[in-house]
Amino acid sequence: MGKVKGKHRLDKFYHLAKEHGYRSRASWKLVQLDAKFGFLRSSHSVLDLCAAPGGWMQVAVQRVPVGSLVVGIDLVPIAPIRGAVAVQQDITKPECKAKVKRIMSDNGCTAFDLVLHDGSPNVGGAWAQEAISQNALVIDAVKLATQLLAPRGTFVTKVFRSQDYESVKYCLSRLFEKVEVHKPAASRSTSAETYVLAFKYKAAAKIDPRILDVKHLFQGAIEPPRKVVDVLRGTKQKRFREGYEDGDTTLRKVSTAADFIWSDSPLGILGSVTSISFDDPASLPIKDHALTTEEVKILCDDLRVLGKQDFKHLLKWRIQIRKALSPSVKAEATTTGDVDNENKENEEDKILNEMEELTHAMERKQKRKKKLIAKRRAKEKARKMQVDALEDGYTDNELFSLSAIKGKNDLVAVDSTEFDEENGNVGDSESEEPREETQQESSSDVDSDEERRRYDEHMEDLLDQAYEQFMSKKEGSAKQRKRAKRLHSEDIIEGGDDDEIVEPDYDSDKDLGDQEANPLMVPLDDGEGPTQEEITNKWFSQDIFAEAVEDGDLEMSDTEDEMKVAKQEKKLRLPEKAKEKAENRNVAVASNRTQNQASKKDDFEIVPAPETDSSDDSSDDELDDYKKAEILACAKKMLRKKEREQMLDDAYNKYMFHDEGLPKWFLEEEKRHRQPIKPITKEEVAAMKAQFKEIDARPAKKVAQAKARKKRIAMKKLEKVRKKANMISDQTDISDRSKMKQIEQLYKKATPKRPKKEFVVAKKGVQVKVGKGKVLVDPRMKKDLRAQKSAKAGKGSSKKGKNVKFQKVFGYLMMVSNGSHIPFGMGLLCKLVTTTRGSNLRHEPSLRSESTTTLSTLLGPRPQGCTKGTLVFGVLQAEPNAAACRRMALKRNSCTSNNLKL
Ligand SMILES: C[S@@+](CC[C@H](N)C(=O)[O-])C[C@H]1O[C@@H](n2cnc3c(N)ncnc32)[C@H](O)[C@@H]1O
Repeated sequence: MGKVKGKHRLDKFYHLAKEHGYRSRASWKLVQLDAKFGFLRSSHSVLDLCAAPGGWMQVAVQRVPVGSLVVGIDLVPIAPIRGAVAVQQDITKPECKAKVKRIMSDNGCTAFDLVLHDGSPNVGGAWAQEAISQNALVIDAVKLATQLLAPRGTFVTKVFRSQDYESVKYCLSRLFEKVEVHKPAASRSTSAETYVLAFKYKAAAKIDPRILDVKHLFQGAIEPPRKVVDVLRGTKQKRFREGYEDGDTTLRKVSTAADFIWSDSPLGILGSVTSISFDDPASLPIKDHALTTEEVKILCDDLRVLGKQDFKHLLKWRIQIRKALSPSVKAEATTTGDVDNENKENEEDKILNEMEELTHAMERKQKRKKKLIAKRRAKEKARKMQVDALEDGYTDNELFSLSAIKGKNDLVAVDSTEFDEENGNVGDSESEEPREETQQESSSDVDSDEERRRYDEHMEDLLDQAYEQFMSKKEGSAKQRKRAKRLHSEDIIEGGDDDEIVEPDYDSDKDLGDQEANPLMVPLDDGEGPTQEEITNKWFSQDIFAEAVEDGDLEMSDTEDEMKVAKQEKKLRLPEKAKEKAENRNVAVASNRTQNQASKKDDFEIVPAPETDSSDDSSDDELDDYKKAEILACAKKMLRKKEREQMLDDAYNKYMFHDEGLPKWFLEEEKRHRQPIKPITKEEVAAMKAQFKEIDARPAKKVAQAKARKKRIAMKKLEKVRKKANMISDQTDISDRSKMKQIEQLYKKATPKRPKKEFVVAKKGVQVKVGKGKVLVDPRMKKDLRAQKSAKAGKGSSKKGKNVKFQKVFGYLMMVSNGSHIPFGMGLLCKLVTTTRGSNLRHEPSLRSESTTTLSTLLGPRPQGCTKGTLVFGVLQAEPNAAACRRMALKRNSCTSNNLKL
């Protein structure tokens, strides 16, 4: 390996490595490779082949996840590194694999995620030999890696760019999914080494042994094609990608300056050598020539660091120096008599000149391209500015002012004007001639058709906008003109012969002499404007005034009146009342007309009083209701598919087309006689209205809720009372009488107290407030009513208060059944009272027994068709003691059986 000797090998990476405590400057190579590809952070086990002195191992330990396994192997011993295992082994020997396997099993590792190889054989000597051994060592490392690497693992190796470089790459590409090549900055540019990174190990079950056989791999099995580097096209790095020529034992390849200057293929020399020297005697005149500047000499010193421009510079220098030295060459040629050689050189010169010209042409083209781009940008900017100006309401008066075009002649001139696309100016076609050249020149770099079309469209839009603005302005000014005209004529009338009135500017249009009018300037109105009367008629002919006119316009013609009334009448199918109203209105209009005609004669107008009839609102409401009912009736019908379809079919009628331009008389007739037949009957509408009424009559939800609440509370209360009553009646230590009293009190408390009616007798001159519970009574009427009642009831009956008495009696009537007595429910008692009115039943406490139960429990389900009273009677009869009970009851209460037949 051609090692760099001396002090300059101690470069920045050497110092940096020292500074960071790395054992070798090679550490930076791994750092840079990892920075680019990031393979260390995901590797949990790393095997570093040829690791001494351990710089890569240090980097690996730093960058792998905590707890990862790092194993380093080298021929020479590696000083221990914390977090890594060092092994002294030859990687080409099978013992190495066994040793590593042992370490792996000791650390619970089955395979390595990453295998690194930075080996360099310690052979020394010729570079070619070194390169071969190096790449052979790489294949050994690959072989070991295939045995220890985990599937989808990574392999990083140093490779020498020699004839076997491609073979190594091929080998790796067969074993791995992806192969990358990278030469880190830390790797000296003078070194032929580079790094190959192979990702995603395929881990094939069987590997073709030829792939890993150095002999097979390197001896012509894969012959990488050699290329001559094109220095003008290829990049500097690319020149050496393919490696060094076979048999090239040195990195440095020198050509003499004379060879380069007088060579047939200067480009070939530039592509194959590393420097041009001036040391040989043939090159001395070149070296001493004025054209050979210091810069040229530096460039010639190391060709590998040169760029395209540098090579061009060298080629130019070659041409110049050839020209400068050619007489002496010629003389030499004459002396030698080598005419062919001279011809050859001339040809070469030609080629070089052509090359130079081509380069210049390319440069010119480049410049033109740049210029064109700049022009296009400027044009775009100008367009944008124009649009912005338009949006801001600004228009170029000169460009868009139609008033500038005074007549047809001007317009023709404008039409014939060509548009200068390049500059965006409108100019005369004649004046374009001098520009022809410019246009032609620009035609080579003209915009595409598409762009031109877009630009045309854009300009058209701009013109349209400008024209619209102009028209709107013109419209405004026309109105102003009319107003001015009117004022002017008034002034004339008022001022008589005022000679100082200056004609307004608008008339100047007419004074254009023999020029025809500008066809773009279309007058907004032809001739005189409409009269005031016409304007008024037009205004009041709008629909919104139709009704108002109908109601109140006294000057309406007879036909119009009738028509409007008829229209009103037939507008909707008015209910009868609405029709009546319309008729009345008709009559009113007729009478108004008569009045008006009469008043007209007297030169005064009778204004009809506004209708104050309150029925108006109600009739409107009615109308609304009717409409609503109609709509809902329709909607109800439409719920059924068949009827809906029928309605839709029927909807296709002659009214749906909104024909225009029909004669007026025809339309009137149609309105009067051709009303669309609605798909609903009067009955249906009436039914819908009834439904509305019913809905309206329903109590408000809140009221219903309050009532239900009240009822629920009352029921609860009653239930409580009933329980208490049962408890009282179950008591044995108190008499039945006191039980009854207690129960009576309970029920009394439970029944809601109604406010007593307060009768207030009205007195003369005293205002009495009547309200809740207060009844205003006329003393006379009160007396009369009392007398009437007593007369009706018979003498003394009013005192007994029959109804009240019966209610009381029955309220505590007990029914005997099965030896138990039952308190009747209030509802049943009321029923009994009403049905036995007139009887004289009284309470009989002796009929009661000890236990009580509810009526429903005893009676069971009520027989069909029976009232409550009937059931009671049935029970009385059915029970064992019922007959006796009944007899007793009848006897004691002296009522007949008829009275109890309920
Ligand atoms: C450039 S050094 C490696 C530097 C290392 N990567 C570092 O960062 O410190 C090359 C190493 O390869 C080792 N080597 C060469 N042939 C080997 C072989 N057959 N087996 C093991 N190591 C070998 C040499 O001993 C030498 O230490």
